[in-house]
Amino acid sequence: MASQDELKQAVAKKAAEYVKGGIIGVGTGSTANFFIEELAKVKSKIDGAVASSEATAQRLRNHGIEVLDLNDVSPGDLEIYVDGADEITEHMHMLKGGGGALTREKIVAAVAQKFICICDQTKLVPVLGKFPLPVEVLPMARSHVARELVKLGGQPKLRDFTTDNGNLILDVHGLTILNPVEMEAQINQIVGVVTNGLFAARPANVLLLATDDGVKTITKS
Ligand SMILES: O=C[C@H](O)[C@H](O)[C@H](O)COP(=O)(O)O
Repeated sequence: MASQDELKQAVAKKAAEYVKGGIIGVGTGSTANFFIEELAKVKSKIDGAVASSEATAQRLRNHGIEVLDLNDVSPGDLEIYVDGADEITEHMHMLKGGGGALTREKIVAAVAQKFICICDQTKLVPVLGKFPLPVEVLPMARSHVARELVKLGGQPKLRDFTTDNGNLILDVHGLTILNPVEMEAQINQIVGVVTNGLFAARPANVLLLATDDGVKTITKS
C-alpha cells in the first residue's frame, strides 16, 4: 500500500500534465506543496503563478517561479487552479480551509477557468462535514458568528491562528452538510463572516484522486 505522501506525489505529478502555459493558480497545503515541486520542473512553460497564501507564494518564489498579483491577471490567462481539499464528494463539492487559506483560495478559484482538485483517496466522502468546517471571521464578530453557527446546529471552536488577511477561523464541528450549496450561502450571509470553507457554488471541474490502483481522473459532467 502506498503511503499518503506517495499518493500526494503521484497526484501532483498528474496535475502537472495539465500545465500547458499561461499563469497557474496554486493552492495551499501539503498536496499543493507536492504540486509546486512538479510545477518547478516545467516552469519554463509558464508565465508565472498566482498564490492562494503567503506560504505558497514564498514556496513558489523559492523555486524561482514568479508570483503575480491576481489583480493584474486577466481570467483568460488563468486557465487552471490546482489545489487540494479536506473533503470532496462525487458531485465535486469540497470542504477546504484546514490550512486556513480558504478565502484567498476561493478568490483565485473564482477567477480561474478550471479548478483541478488533487486529493488522495481518503478525502473522497459521501457527505461533507466530518472534517470541521472552517469559517473565516472578522475578529470583532467572532462571538456573534459563533452564536449564529450554533443556531445552524454546529459547534464552533476558535482556532489558535490568524489568517493571511488578519482574521480568525472558527472550526465548526458536528455539521452533516446535506445541501452544501445552501449551507455555503447561509453561512456567508452571517454578518462578520468573510467566507466559509464550502466550495459548492463553484465546485471542482476535475478531480484527480490518488488511489492504491493509480490516479483516477473524475470530470464534472
Ligand atoms: O487551507 C487549506 C486548504 O484548503 C487545503 O487545500 C486543504 O486543507 C487540504 O490540505 P492538504 O493537502 O494538506 O490535506
